[in-house]
Amino acid sequence: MLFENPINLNLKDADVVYYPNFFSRDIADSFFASLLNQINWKQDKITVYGKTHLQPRLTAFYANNSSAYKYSTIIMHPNAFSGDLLKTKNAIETRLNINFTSCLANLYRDGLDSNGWHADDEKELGKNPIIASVSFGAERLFHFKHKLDKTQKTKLILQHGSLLLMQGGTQTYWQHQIPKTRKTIGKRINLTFRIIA
Ligand SMILES: O=C(O)CCC(=O)C(=O)O
Ligand SMILES: [Fe+2]
Repeated sequence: MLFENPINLNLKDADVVYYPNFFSRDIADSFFASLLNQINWKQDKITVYGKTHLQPRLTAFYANNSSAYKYSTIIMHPNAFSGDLLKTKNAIETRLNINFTSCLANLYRDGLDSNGWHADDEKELGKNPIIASVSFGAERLFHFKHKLDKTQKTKLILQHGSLLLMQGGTQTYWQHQIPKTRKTIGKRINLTFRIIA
């Protein structure tokens, strides 16, 4: 593991820290390859304004308890942590000294897969959720915008092996998204570790 120079994004009303090289290149390469196969990827349907669509990415939910995760119209029931997902969880927990119960995993198959503007502010995450978001594979842009102060927005590239730690008021005051890109790019895995009672 590397854990080099964390960067505080210094966002108003939020607490966001980016660790560009949280995992070494070798470990990131190896976890990326294994997690593509080890994770129970599915494409869920989502209903927006009464219309049902397939989500523009694959997802899976893992937890060390039986609590389901509900967001939008989707209810996800947990798989058990194992393999390199468990190794990733252990590495983060040791470094951050925070224990997570759950992980929502995302697989962006190419540049047309995406994750629209949202905040992870579901009730079951509690007040001021702590979310540790790991990226493996293709680099993608991550956008932030303040919910109230329209002058406040920023973007960063989430690198292979990086960790983005969001806490404090981040989910209360900001939204984030992974926009689509027309560039020809490969797959990206994102693992968002969360605490769900
Ligand atoms: O893919 C990412 O980096 C973000 C994923 C995300 O925002 C989420 O799962 O809530
Ligand atoms: Fe999110």
